[in-house]
Amino acid sequence: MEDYYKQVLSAGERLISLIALALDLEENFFHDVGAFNPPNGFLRLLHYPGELSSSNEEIYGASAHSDYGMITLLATDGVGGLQVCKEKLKKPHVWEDVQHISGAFIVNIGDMMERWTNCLFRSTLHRVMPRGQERYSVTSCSCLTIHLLIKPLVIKALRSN
Ligand SMILES: O=C(O)CCC(=O)C(=O)O
Ligand SMILES: [Fe+2]
Repeated sequence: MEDYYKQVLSAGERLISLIALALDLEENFFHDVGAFNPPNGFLRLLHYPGELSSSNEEIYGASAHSDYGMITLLATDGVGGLQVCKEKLKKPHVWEDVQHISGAFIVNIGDMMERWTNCLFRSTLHRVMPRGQERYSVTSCSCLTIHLLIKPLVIKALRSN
């Protein structure tokens, strides 16, 4: 488990480097501002019992939320139930099922990244609906910068935003 955690943190750091490049920043930008210093994150091991009935819309496996770090990497056992809302500011929310891709992580943008990019990258609103089937998932957050003040970056990619 510790080995998995180290590897998933490192995959997350590499993804964050790609996000930096997409923002026209230096590959190591987030590293250099101290986002990984000290390395910080978590691994959440989740089990959803199978007994709940999907007929009751009020009962959620996980109610609607966005994650609070920079990004989260999510691995599931392939049992459905995870849904995303692509336009979280529009009401009513429209929910779409996330299809499982074997061997792939689901990557969610977190609130910290939304703030840093001044909403250019929006944090993903998601929830888990019960499917009447037992389900396991592992959530890992790559970066929970607790020592930095997170405010919108003044960078070229954000000028028209
Ligand atoms: O179990 C899932 O698919 C989602 C878990 C989740 O959203 C979380 O741990 O923040
Ligand atoms: Fe989440």
